[in-house]
Amino acid sequence: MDTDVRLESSLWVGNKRYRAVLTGWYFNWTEVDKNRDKKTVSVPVAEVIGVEEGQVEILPQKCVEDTDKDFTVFYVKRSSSGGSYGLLWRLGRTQFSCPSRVLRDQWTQHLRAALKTHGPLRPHRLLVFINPFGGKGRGRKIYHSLVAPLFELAGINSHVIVTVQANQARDHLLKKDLTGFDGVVCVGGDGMFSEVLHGLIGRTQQEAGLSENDPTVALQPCPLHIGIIPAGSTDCVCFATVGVIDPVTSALHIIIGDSQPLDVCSVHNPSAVVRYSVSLLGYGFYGDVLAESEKHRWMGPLRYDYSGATVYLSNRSYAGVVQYLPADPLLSSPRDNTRCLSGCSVCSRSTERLFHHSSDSGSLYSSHLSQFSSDSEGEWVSVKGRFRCVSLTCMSSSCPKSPLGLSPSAHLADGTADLILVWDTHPLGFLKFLYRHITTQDQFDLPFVEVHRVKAIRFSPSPEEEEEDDEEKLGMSGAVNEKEGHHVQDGETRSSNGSQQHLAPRGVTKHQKGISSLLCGLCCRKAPAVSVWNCDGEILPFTELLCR
Ligand SMILES: CCCCCCCCCCCCC/C=C/[C@@H](O)[C@H](CO)NC(=O)CCCCCCCCCCCCCCC
Ligand SMILES: Nc1ncnc2c1ncn2[C@@H]1O[C@H](COP(=O)(O)OP(=O)(O)OP(=O)(O)O)[C@@H](O)[C@H]1O
Ligand SMILES: [Ca+2]
Repeated sequence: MDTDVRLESSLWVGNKRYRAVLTGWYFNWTEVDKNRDKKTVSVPVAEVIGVEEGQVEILPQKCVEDTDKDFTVFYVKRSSSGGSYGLLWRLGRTQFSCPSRVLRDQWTQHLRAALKTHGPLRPHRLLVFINPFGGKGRGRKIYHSLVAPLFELAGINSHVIVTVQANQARDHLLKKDLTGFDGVVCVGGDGMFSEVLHGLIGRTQQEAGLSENDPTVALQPCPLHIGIIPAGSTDCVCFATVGVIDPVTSALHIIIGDSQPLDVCSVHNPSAVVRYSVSLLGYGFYGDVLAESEKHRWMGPLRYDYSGATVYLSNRSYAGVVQYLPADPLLSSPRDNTRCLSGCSVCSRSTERLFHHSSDSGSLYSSHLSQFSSDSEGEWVSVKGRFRCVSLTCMSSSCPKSPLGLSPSAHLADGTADLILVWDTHPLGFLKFLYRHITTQDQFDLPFVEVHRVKAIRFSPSPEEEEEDDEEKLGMSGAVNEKEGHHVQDGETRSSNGSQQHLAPRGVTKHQKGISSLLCGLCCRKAPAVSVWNCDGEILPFTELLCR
């Protein structure tokens, strides 16, 4: 750290005198005329947003009084409101008065020089995509009134594109010149983030001459970071990484150059192009909810609740075969009650293991592939039966709807995902499962739910098992499996190819069957034999897939 940056003097804030000290890392000020309870305000230089001459205010509007002995410092201030202490960030602002203009200029120069030492971490030029229709349609307003003034204060040059159609951001990133940009910002929801993610991953592989469609290819990491200004309906990626849905907090994280690596799951189908998922890849309930919700886009974010209730009442389950490649259980478990936060030790160890301990030199990703090579991948486990839903989540997928998420102990960047299998069960059981997503009760502590930490999965629907009539279906999997002679209580057996195979063991009581019949009478029409996959809020055009 440059020691020339150090400066110390008396300064005034309002009518109080302070001793202000700038070291390489911190800017502190302590009231001097107080004998007791001296309070020091200490701002890490890494969290200083801007330094301006004069008395300056930037929100709600920029207002400058160019007095020649004053300067104003803007910095990150952690807010205690909103029940998430430390997570919600606000723009702190303190106005200092100096005894002379010379000293004022010294302070502004030294503070700016100290800020420069953090320059390499901070973005200078950003490409911003705004979806004007995401969430409640407030993307433009959110960006221009809350975010742009902060970027300007921090000296960030932004090139803003308000999209006029879906996939414009993705195509821009795939084809246009991106020279000079330090990062891409999306103003919108998870769908907008997904567009940007697909664009950047695709562009990086194109430039490296790699085929994304080949599941055995080791992909190149993207050089550009993605910032998210939440303005969507679920904003799950933002919530799970930042901890709150708040445009100002996100803008401040972007400005100071914070970053969080994220697991990305590639989804392959032999006859279709690859897709990527970072949060929910869901078949059954979540697929149906998404398909239903697309018909009601006009409802805005409410469409998910409405469609959720409709799909719940339609009481569907689907037959399928799920195969998964378990992750190392010694490293972590989806039921170990940990929460992944920035700097998480499980993720750091994983990054180290996956990217830096590669025996062959160069590529960061070369050892990643070894997870999937035949001798080190481990043994695939095969599961067959009827499911309410099959969900794969690379991270907790926490969001305001479900503050702990689909898998509360999942890790953001450990190279694994959690596979949640919800076997067919009676409607009240399924409601209990769903309800636990909005409480702190363990949604995995139910007899018809299992969760596995995995490195890869394969899925294929088996619609030929859909022949039974609706009422029988509502009698559920216990009966189905008995018919097939597969009714094994929490059983485990071996499939013909030698992999482990679990078979659906879920029975129902008479009482539950009664409620099911009632529900059937109320709302069941012939259910479709197959569901669709929800890939981070996008419907996949195929049902058979391989994810890694
Ligand atoms: C009794 C209350 C139960 C409440 C259950 C709440 C569960 C909420 C779980 C949310 C998980 C979100 C995972 C994130 C996925 C995102 O990548 C994706 C893109 O934005 N979002 C969705 O697909 C959007 C998916 C949205 C799913 C919403 C499901 C709402 C279910 C409501 C069920 C009501 C049953 C009422 C019975 C009368
Ligand atoms: N100008 C546009 N017109 C129509 N669709 C757009 C436009 N720009 C982006 N999109 C598409 O809109 C979809 C939804 O956008 P976004 O994610 O911002 O909002 P949302 O669906 O309300 O939120 P969430 O994804 O969090 O549920 C994205 O898949 C994106 O491709
Ligand atoms: Ca993960």
